[in-house]
Amino acid sequence: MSHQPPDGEPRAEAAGIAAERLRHGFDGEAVLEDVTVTVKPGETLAVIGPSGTGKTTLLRLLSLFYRPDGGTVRIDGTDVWSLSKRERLEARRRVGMVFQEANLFDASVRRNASYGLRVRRDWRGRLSAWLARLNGGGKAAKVTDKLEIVGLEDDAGRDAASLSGGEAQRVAFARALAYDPDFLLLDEPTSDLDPRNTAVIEEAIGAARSRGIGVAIATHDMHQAERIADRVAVMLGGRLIEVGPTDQVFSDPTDPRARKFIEGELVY
Ligand SMILES: Nc1ncnc2c1ncn2[C@@H]1O[C@H](COP(=O)(O)OP(=O)(O)OP(=O)(O)O)[C@@H](O)[C@H]1O
Repeated sequence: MSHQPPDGEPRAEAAGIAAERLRHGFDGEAVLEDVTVTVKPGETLAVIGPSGTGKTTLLRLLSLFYRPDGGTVRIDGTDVWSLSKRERLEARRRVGMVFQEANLFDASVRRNASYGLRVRRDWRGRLSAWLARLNGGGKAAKVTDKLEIVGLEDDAGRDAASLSGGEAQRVAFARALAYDPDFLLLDEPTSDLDPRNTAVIEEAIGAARSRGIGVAIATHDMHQAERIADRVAVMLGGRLIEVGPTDQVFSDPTDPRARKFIEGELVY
């Protein structure tokens, strides 16, 4: 498969999940315009910007939730919308998502955390799970490992309905990690959480990063972006007006509108 962009167009770097000149809108209204950014393996990219500016839409496009009106989503260089449906589903399995709401169902913590492992499995997955079980690994070990990352390994048997909002969000994070994604897309994952649960999620993001997972997080919390991100992308009016190393974007942004946003001045 060759999915090179035509000459003269910007080329997202090969390894990673990439938005390339993405354009998208709803009901005839443009929301994203010409968005190009790559999340590389093992890096955390924070997407910041005013409310309604298109951060969620960008994450949804990267998670293959919508087909973009224009531009390309690439995973490790492959244009995912040029793939067959089956291949695209395989690509989709490489991407985990966590939303603002945990959306657990009424079952144990373990069952919720292993949800993706159950529904995502084709025959190859079932075969490798069976082989992993023979080797003493498999689903249970995978899920326990992920519950450990969010500090809930002793709560596996609890009913999800008995969890606090913060604990539920930690289960949602473990669920996204359970099938060992290469990329994690996090949409305001801590905006409803107290500082302690926020710290647990931020540590879990660090653990994911050190396992080589590329993380993109949309956040309203600029301090959080400063704490956890390697790079920051500032979105305004559906465009990325500045993308750079966290220190540089926060201390010396190039774009005057990014500076105003970071300094807390209203830009609209
Ligand atoms: N499914 C949809 N149908 C119609 N309009 C939508 C849809 N999703 C998003 N929009 C619109 O697109 C614009 C960008 O929304 P989006 O949720 O991407 O912004 P955001 O930066 O994530 O905002 P917030 O920080 O408030 O979550 C908004 O005007 C929103 O109303």
